[in-house]
Amino acid sequence: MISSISDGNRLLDRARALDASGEPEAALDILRQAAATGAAEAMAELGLWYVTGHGGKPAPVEGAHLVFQAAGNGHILAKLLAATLTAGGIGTPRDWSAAGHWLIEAACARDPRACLQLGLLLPKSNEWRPMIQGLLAHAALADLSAAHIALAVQYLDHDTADMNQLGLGLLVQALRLGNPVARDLLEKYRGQSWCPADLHSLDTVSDTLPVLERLDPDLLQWPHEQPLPPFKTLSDNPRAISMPKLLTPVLCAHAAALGRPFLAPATVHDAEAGEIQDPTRTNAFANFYPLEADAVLQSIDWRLMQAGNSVSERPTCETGDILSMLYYQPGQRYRPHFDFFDPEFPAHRPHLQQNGQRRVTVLVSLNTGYTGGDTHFPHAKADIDSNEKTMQGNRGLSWRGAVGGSLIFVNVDENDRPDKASLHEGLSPSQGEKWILSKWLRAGKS
Ligand SMILES: O=C(O)CCC(=O)C(=O)O
Ligand SMILES: [Fe+2]
Repeated sequence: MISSISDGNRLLDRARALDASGEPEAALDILRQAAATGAAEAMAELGLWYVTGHGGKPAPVEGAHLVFQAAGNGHILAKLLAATLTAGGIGTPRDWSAAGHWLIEAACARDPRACLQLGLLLPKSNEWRPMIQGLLAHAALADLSAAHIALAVQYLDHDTADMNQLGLGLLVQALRLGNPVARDLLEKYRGQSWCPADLHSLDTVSDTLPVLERLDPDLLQWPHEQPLPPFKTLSDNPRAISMPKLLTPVLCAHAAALGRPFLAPATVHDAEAGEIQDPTRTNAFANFYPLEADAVLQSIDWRLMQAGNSVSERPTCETGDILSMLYYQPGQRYRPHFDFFDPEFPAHRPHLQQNGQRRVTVLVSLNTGYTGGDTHFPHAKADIDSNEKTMQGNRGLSWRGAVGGSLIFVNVDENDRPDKASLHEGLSPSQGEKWILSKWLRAGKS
């Protein structure tokens, strides 16, 4: 009879090996036996498989339950996942306090990803500054480039030359780690000298552990709780608006760093074949599934939902497609397409019935270090001039945002019927890399 945790861990190894050899269903059976022994690692993994539907049908509620159990048993990855699930309302009601609680627990166990998230979420006041720096320094030591950038922004806020140099040094490190936002921030300080940042000399999280243990999760300031910035209408037909500064550069850096390891060739939805690669879309993308996302990213996602809903005259969308990051190298593009599904097209109807119409699209620029690469609407009748678009009269609308700037457009008319004027494309950059977030908001099930 199988009972001990070590038996559970052995079974977990077997399940992983089976999964790696391309037998996820068989692996799921073994993983269930592993979790039944009470081994926290196996419970966390089974929970994740249930949430994502790996090896079987998705069962998010059962999955979340297992993750919470493993988290309660002290498993650190499970604590992080519990934070993501509660923040995302995945398999459990959305609960930001609970998400904060799990992050604090994981940070007390010195998990760098939890430290980074808390460092991004604590109030930016003098009172919290030493703790924020300790948390971020700890995360930066684990090469989490958003931590370098968040720390750099703090140092660059100071007036002293040595702090400035240290800040620039951190940006250089973030650039080496491949974070595109570092290039944008460094651009502002071009020609200034910098010195390498010795992360070990900064305060670390250990000094702040006693305070961290007593931290009230409700103190945390989530991105979606901040007021939405004002927006400008770019076109009425299709309805398109720009909302500058929807995300801070630090949040953009965080999203880019999270998505980067998961970039893969982009796919399009085919009515018969499902998600397929297609010449329509030659760029790369990363979907933020629960393990690829974190609680801060869930809050960013929720902020994008709120921004998208704020411009639509239709009832509020409560769901959306999974948040994704798009990445273009020179020559790569997303050819003219519609984001809506066409109900005239019989093959689209079951999908529409099940998931609802893609009513609104929200795009957020994560960087600006590229030329060309605009989002272009060839049929838009743009009538307002702005710095973010080129006026082309009836010949269309082109948009590119500053770091954290967003473009929001509506894909349907007032009766939720496809709006053909929403045809758009992601042009290819001629130089540099383009990084953006893309979120499709869904009307309720039709
Ligand atoms: O990358 C772009 O500019 C366009 C992206 C897009 O069309 C989409 O995500 O639906
Ligand atoms: Fe699109």
